[in-house]
Amino acid sequence: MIRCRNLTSGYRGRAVLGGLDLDVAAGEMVAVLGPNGAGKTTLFLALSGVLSPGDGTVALAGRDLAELTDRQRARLVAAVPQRGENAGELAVRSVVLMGRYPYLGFLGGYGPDDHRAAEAAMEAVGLGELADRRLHELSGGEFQRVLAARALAQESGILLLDEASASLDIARKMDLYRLLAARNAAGVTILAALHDINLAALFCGRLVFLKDGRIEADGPTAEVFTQQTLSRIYETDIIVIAHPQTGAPQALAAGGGLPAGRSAYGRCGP
Ligand SMILES: Nc1ncnc2c1ncn2[C@@H]1O[C@H](COP(=O)(O)OP(=O)(O)OP(=O)(O)O)[C@@H](O)[C@H]1O
Repeated sequence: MIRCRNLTSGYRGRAVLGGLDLDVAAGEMVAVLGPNGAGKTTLFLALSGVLSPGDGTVALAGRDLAELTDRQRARLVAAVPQRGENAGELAVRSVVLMGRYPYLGFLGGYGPDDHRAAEAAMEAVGLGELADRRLHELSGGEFQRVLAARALAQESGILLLDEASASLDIARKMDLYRLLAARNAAGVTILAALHDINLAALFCGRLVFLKDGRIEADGPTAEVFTQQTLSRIYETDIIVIAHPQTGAPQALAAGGGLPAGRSAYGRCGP
């Protein structure tokens, strides 16, 4: 579904991604993890056609990204950006409807299917009651859910989510990822960049770790979500335990490091 070969991309002549090879099969739900500045957003911008590859190729559903028109590309792939453009005076519903632009007819008006898709997407992310609010009247987490709803309304076969849950509380994060898991079960291919590595381990069967623009580890969650790999990639001591309900691996930063005799919890040190 997604195929990158020797993908090099970056900004103003400076390569961030250094010759990446990546294959994501149709129906996979993959998390892209890695430290700040690793190149996750750059990869997503290259996959969604916002950044052209400096070298190498990107193919979506077997078609070279460079040869697709904007509308063809938007029918294949929808993206939730890390930093959305907050066009303050627009209403939530208008922004979510923008996800329907690849389906607009010759005269450019939204039809019943477009309104149905937008209403369903707003409902799915819990924005139904906020549909008429202006963007500048939303909280950070509400705005982030508008960006998710716009991408869902696009009804493309591939969803790219760049830190789409970073501003969401724990309940809303779980809601969003349960919704994504349901879309994935219905056939949508999902690639999600996350700093919440525990959320990634709960919902994604495969993890790709990027560091310095290269893939440092890539494999099934059970195999790569290890103390050794996480500690190496994030350059800090990480402990992995099993989730008491699901058995999924979950990470904790190693304790300790507080000034002698100080603890936020009562017991000092690791
Ligand atoms: N518009 C830009 N112009 C120049 N350099 C950029 C630009 N955007 C990002 N970079 C640089 O490219 C590198 C990769 O950034 P990128 O945003 O892809 O990382 P990331 O893994 O998404 O990071 P984070 O987890 O902090 O969001 C960083 O060194 C960053 O400073």
